[in-house]
Amino acid sequence: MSLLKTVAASHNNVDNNMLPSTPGKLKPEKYQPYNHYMIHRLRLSKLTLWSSIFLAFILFFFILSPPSPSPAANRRESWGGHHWEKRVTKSACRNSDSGFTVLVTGAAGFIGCHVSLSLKRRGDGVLGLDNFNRYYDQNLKRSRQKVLSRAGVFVVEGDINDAALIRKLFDVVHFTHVMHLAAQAGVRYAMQNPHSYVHSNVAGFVNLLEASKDANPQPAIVWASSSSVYGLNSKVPFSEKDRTDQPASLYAATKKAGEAIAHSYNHIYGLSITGLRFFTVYGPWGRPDMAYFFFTKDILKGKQITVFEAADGGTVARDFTYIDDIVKGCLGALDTAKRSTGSGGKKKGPAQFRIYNLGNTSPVAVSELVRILEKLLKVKAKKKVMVMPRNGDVQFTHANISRAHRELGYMPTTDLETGLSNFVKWYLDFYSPSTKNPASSSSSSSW
Ligand SMILES: O=C(O)[C@H]1O[C@H](OP(=O)(O)OP(=O)(O)OC[C@H]2O[C@@H](n3ccc(=O)[nH]c3=O)[C@H](O)[C@@H]2O)[C@H](O)[C@@H](O)[C@@H]1O
Repeated sequence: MSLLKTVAASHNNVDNNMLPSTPGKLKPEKYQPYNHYMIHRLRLSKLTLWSSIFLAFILFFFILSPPSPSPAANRRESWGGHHWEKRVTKSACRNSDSGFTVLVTGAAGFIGCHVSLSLKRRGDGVLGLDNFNRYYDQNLKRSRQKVLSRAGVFVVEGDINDAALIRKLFDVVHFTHVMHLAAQAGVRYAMQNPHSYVHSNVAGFVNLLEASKDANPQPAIVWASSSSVYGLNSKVPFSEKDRTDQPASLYAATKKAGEAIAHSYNHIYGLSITGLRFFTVYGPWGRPDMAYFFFTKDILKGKQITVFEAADGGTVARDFTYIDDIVKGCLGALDTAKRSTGSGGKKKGPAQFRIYNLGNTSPVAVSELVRILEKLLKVKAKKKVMVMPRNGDVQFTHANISRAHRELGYMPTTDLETGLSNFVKWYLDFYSPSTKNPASSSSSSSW
């Protein structure tokens, strides 16, 4: 800036010293030679002035702006290198020859962190991957990461869309399984940020499948679909045989697209793929964008909550499913997954392709969810009941889990009141640790 000031000051000096204060009063015939000289000098000084300003600007921005590293250099900062590879291999190391080596995407997410911990605890090698995006509170994701780190699970910071990173991970580790839980979740947010759903749930999934089909050996894949694929299907309980071609939200549409994409990779490349349709999963370390979570927060703050009802006054209900039950379903899917049949991008025979509902089989009205929370929190909610807006939500979900029970041994055992009680204990512990909370002894609330 001082350079600019000097230039401007010298410009003022030139103006003041060389030109009469009233140039219009000059007589051209009398002062002609002097006038030529003056005009020439004036032009020169103007040219110098503008060049100096230009130079000053360039210098100014050069000094202020940090050097912009190449994408490769950027990448090197967050992943790669000897130390990083050592952490990756150590985390992915299994305790026994019969154990799995699992890449868990979305490991710092709600379901991802629970599944990663369970796998690690039973002796499998687990490597996490998460992009730590800002969809909800990053502190919560970082806290989950700390818990995982204490258990020996390293979470690589990166995006499933980063093809170079995914290939690097597959180079460094021979994964037996991929537990793909990274996604853009949430039904209603799809109206605000539609592209994030296509980016994560479609493009990101394809990127992961591309690397998986090229791997040698190919891993078996288990991934998170959603109950929302049933969309406007009105036949209850929802069975895997029911139609899923009427999604009610873009979120649901991207999950349905994921199922179709998965089928094509299974068909062409021999990848073993299992899709799990989760039904409104809740519990400790859950997602702040979900109703049970922000209802709890708002009830405690004395803030009004909005409870949806159907246009005809009918109940809006969900088959709320507790996280520990879901984890058992995920492990059951991994344990029963057959190997992929292809390698290095070539199919060698038909491979397993499965889809399962993982629900609780007992839908509960949202108004009942609020009643349970009021009881557990000992605070009366300020409720506003309103007709469900057209926001992608469906009125009712209810899982038929007979296939998952038969083939995965899946059997949920946690009712909503018990599960919410564990959630509330965790919530109070996590957000106000000074509050005395003698009952925080459940497995997942006391990590
Ligand atoms: O089952 C699933 O696959 C989906 O479950 C949840 O979606 P959702 O069931 O809509 O869960 P919430 O967003 O927590 O909503 C639960 C219920 O509360 C209702 N609700 C939500 C928000 C609100 O302000 N008021 C309200 O009554 C919703 O209509 C819904 O019936 C997850 O958010 C999705 O990511 C997941 O894929």
